[in-house]
Order: sequence, then C-alpha cells, then structure tokens
Amino acid sequence: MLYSTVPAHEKRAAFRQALSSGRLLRMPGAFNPLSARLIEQKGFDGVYISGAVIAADLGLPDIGLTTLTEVATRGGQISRMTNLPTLIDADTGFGEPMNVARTVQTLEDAGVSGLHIEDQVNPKRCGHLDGKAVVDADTAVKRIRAAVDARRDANLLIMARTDIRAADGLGAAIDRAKQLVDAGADAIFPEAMADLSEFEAMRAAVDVPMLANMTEFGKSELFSVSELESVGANLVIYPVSLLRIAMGAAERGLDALVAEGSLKSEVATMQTRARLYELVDYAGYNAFDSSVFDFEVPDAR
Ligand SMILES: C[C@](O)(C(=O)O)[C@H](CC(=O)O)C(=O)O
Ligand SMILES: [Mg+2]
Repeated sequence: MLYSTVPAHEKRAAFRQALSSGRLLRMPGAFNPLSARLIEQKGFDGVYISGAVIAADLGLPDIGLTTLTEVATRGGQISRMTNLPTLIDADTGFGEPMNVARTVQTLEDAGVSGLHIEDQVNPKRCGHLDGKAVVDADTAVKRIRAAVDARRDANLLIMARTDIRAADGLGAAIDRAKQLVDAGADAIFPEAMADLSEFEAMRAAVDVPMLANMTEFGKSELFSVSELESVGANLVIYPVSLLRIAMGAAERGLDALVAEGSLKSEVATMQTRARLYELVDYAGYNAFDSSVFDFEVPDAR
C-alpha cells in the first residue's frame, strides 16, 4: 500500500550485490510510477528511469531541456513505487562539475539506487543519433570525480556513460572508459556499441559492471539476454520500450475510435479495471479501511 516498503539504502545495497553476482540484470524503463509496479510484478531485476522518456512524456525532445528538478521529481515518484533498485539517467549532470555534485545529492535524496553521467557536450542529444560531440577527457573525468565525491551513501552507484564511440571509434571508447573507471566510476555504459564484439572488447578492458542499452531504432542491434550474457554484460536496459509500446497502442486505439465511432473493438486489448486495481493494490487499502473497496469490479481477467 502507498509506497515501496524497502528503504533507499537497502535497495542500493541489494543492487550492488546483484551486480556483483555475475548475473545479467534486466531493467526495463518505467514511463510512469505505475509501470514500475508492473516491471516489479513481472520479475525484473530493476527499473530504469530514462531521460528520453521524461522528456518525451513532457512533449519535449531529448536535448537537455528537462531540469534537474523535473528529473529528480520523476525519479522520486518512480523509486518510491517499487521495491526494486532504480537507475536514473542524469544526462550530462546538468552543468559544470559543481552542478554534477548537486545533481548527485538531489537524486540520492530522491531515493534512486544509481545514476549515469555522460560525456556529451551540452546541449546533449540521444546517444543513438548522428552528430554527437563529447567533451575532452579532463572534463569527463572531472564530472565523474565530482559525482563520486558528492554521494553520501557509498552504495549509490555512479555509472559513467561514454558517447565517444560514435565520434572517434571503439579504441577511443575503451580509452575513455578506462579513464572514467580510474576516476572512480562504479560501472560503465558504453553508448551505441555497433555489435557484440565491441561489447566484448569493452568487457575485456574494464573490470567494473558494464551496461548494454537495447533501445529500439538505434545504432545497436537488439541482442537477446543470452547474447549479452555471453559477452559479459552485467545490466541491460530497455529504456524507452514501454513508452513506445504504450504510445503505439494509444495511437491504434485513437485510429479505431475515429474509424469505428466507438472503442468496443479495442476493449479486448485494454488493461482491465480489475488488473489496474490489482496493480494499485486496492485490496491493501481496503485492509486499512474496509470502506475503500466495498464494491464489485466487473470484467475480472
Ligand atoms: C538511454 C537514453 O539515454 C535514455 O534517455 O533513455 C537514450 C535512449 C534513446 O533515446 O533511445 C539514449 O540512448 O541516448
Ligand atoms: Mg538519455
């Protein structure tokens, strides 16, 4: 009822432990707090909170327009709805290294389990688009050092993302990843790897957990869980997938309403009222106050 029952520091400790297990952790992106509950019920290992989704949700492109306050608010809303660890996209850290420090503390207060900071210039863009530019190594390293020094819970995972692969190739990505790990990054997010062998090369180069980004319509092929396991990835995100699925369904539903004058034909594919009530735990609230749920719910699954 109401919120997650696991405090943030325990989720962070559990996340650290899971990452060291050698198992590939699967973290779909939640597009709202409710979808985080679905991700948890389906048995996933964690919840990703995507910057692209936060921006898209507000009707904005993913070019660094969202503010730290907006991102932290969403991070808190999602984190408090799930017992799973959450990993949030902190983009470039919202400014200079001192801003990065504030970003880390603000996101830590929001209850996330980890965050990633990337080495793109401001304004940033989606990592799977052409024409990205990255900052020099010194600036990238300063961002990570500031992030690591700012956290108060030693288990808050600071992940360094590098976007340099698209501009300067795999060799540069490996060099950059090593520098970021030396600067204190707990994990690495090599963005826009071209194929499995690139993940494998990155894996061999650094000895911290490595993330694979399986975003659709991007630069990377959509590798399966077992393929990613075989190259030593520790974590896989499906950052925008649930939003794409939901928006695809919404668009088809609206087309049907226009064409048919009613949504009758769509009802079979909708989440039922009963399932929604199960997900938001009406029964739990009723145990607290029996007047909450004293009605019949039609259409049980
Ligand atoms: C992971 C990512 O940073 C995100 O914001 O979810 C995006 C995803 C996307 O735009 O497909 C990225 O890869 O840059
Ligand atoms: Mg992003």
